[in-house]
Amino acid sequence: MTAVARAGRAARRGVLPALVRSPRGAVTGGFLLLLLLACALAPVSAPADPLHQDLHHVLQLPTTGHWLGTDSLGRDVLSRLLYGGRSTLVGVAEGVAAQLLVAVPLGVTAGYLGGRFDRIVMRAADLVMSVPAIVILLAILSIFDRSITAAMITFGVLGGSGMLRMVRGTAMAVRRELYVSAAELLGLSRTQIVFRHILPRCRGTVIVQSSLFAAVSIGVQTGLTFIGLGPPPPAPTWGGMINESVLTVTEDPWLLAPAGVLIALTVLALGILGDVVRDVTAQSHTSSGGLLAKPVSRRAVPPRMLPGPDPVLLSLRDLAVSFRTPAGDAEMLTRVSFDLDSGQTLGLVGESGSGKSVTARTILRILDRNGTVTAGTVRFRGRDLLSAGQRELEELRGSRIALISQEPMTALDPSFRIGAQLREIVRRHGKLSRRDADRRVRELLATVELPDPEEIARRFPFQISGGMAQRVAIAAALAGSPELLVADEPTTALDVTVQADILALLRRLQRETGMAVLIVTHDWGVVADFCTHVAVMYAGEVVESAPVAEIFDRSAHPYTRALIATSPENATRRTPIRAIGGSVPPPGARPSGCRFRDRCPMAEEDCAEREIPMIGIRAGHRSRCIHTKALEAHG
Ligand SMILES: Nc1ncnc2c1ncn2[C@@H]1O[C@H](COP(=O)(O)OP(=O)(O)OP(=O)(O)O)[C@@H](O)[C@H]1O
Repeated sequence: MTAVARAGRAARRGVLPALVRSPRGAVTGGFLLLLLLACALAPVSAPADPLHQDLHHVLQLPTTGHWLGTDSLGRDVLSRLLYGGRSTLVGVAEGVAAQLLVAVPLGVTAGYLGGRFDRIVMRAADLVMSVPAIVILLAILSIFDRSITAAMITFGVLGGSGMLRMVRGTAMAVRRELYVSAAELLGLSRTQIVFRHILPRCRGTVIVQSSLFAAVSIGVQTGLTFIGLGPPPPAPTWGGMINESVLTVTEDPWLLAPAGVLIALTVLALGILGDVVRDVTAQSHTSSGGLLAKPVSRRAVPPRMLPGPDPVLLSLRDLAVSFRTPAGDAEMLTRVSFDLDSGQTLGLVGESGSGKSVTARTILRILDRNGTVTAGTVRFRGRDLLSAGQRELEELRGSRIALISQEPMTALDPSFRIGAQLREIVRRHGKLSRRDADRRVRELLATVELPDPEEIARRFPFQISGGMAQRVAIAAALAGSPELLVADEPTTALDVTVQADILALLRRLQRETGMAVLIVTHDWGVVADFCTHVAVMYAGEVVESAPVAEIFDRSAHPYTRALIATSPENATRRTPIRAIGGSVPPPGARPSGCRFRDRCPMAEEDCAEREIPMIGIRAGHRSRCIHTKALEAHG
């Protein structure tokens, strides 16, 4: 069984059934449940009044009348343990609740949002951690008249920084998963993403930490009542009982056993339970591949037109992007400009590292956190996407711009059935009843030519192939009838026969819906089959842009010619595929002037003298080369 399958199954089964199936989980969970019930129902379960004294029968060993013996005032030890457990367990619950209320919201928000909020929260957590908890607890007990409730709530808050860090770490890790980016692109709001994707992944961490904290707080509470801070005698407490038994240990060593063993067993059970939960949840998430990409889309209505004078759907002008790296700022994109109209398909091509994906991610505003747009504009129907607020972005992404990525499986959450995932997206885009949403999901699955939509909707992502998963991702993208579909190497991870089918599907859908497509690809076959226009990128710049026929017949840049000549589709039998000598220079190593000149067979001295602008060749055809005449003469 694959990791994703295991993850899906574990997630489907849930933590509780998995716990029960584990022998350690069943024993410790059963013991804690029994203890909880016995203490909660002490008025019924206790054999005697815990305060009733019988001075004729003091310090007795276990008898049939007193199963655990009696103390120095002849009180029934079992009854005192059960009543004492109530205040202990209530105190533990109060501490855990306080910790959860503080640590989970702050940890999730800090991990998910990052930035300044994260820094402030983490500094505050450091500060709280450096405070000696016992001093604060003693002060609280004296201020609040020995209130164990006040003490345990304070202890929960002070001890919350450990859980906060772990929850933050989990939220940060989940935040980087592709399916979270995909969910954002599908238009899910931050709140929906937190509840849908992040909190479920923190569940294991939270249970483990709560269980360990409960174990520690039993120790702390017992310690406080042992030294007489807490409910005053004769009220039964576990710490108080230990204290009393210590006073009579020489006369009756047995008296130490019931409370001591019960406390030890309870702490041990909580610790083991935490371990088991960790194992179970680790199994369901470590290799899950994450929730993947739900495609974004919007409600099933025709695309809306944004108001604005600009008839161009997508327009990039002089876009520049830098990344902060340990070696300093690196300008990855420079002066990237191109336009895309409705109904057009633009192929973004270039070698690895030329900046295609960074361009696509900048348009979608999902740049890595160390990336900054330093210049330029990205306009969608005239509206500047780079200055759009979070709300506007959610709206746009959800309703007008959709993404499909290279790894469809990573965009699907392995824990939920495909139908449920699509239904959520469909309902995000229109107020549909559950039944109508399910019908729309089946329509979408049929639209992407999946053979048995009913059956596919019932499956989990690990039960379908990569090609099917990409069709599901496309269905999700279509749910909102987007005006622009960004496809980042949508067929690279699929095998060759499936690639052709997916391309044919995209072509058909593009024709039928009129949406524009921006497709990132290495593959000239994809460009030839699918694109109306091409932008060729090299070392962070667009070096040539043209209608597709022009590129193949009359390319006006040596880099484009070399790329086409070295593409496997142009290889003939028994002729080795040529490669362009050298590689794309990284930002710090780009030559002056033309960035391709070190690898260009036609380079002249003047190529190094100045930055090369885009030069118009023919209508819609531009090239960043100053020797295009020589190139054309060359043939
Ligand atoms: N977060 C980042 N920090 C630093 N450098 C980055 C970051 N993201 C991307 N880069 C760099 O930007 C360059 C362009 O990356 P990009 O992914 O856009 O290339 P690409 O043309 O899409 O290549 P590929 O086809 O291999 O995906 C690469 O050299 C990459 O190392």
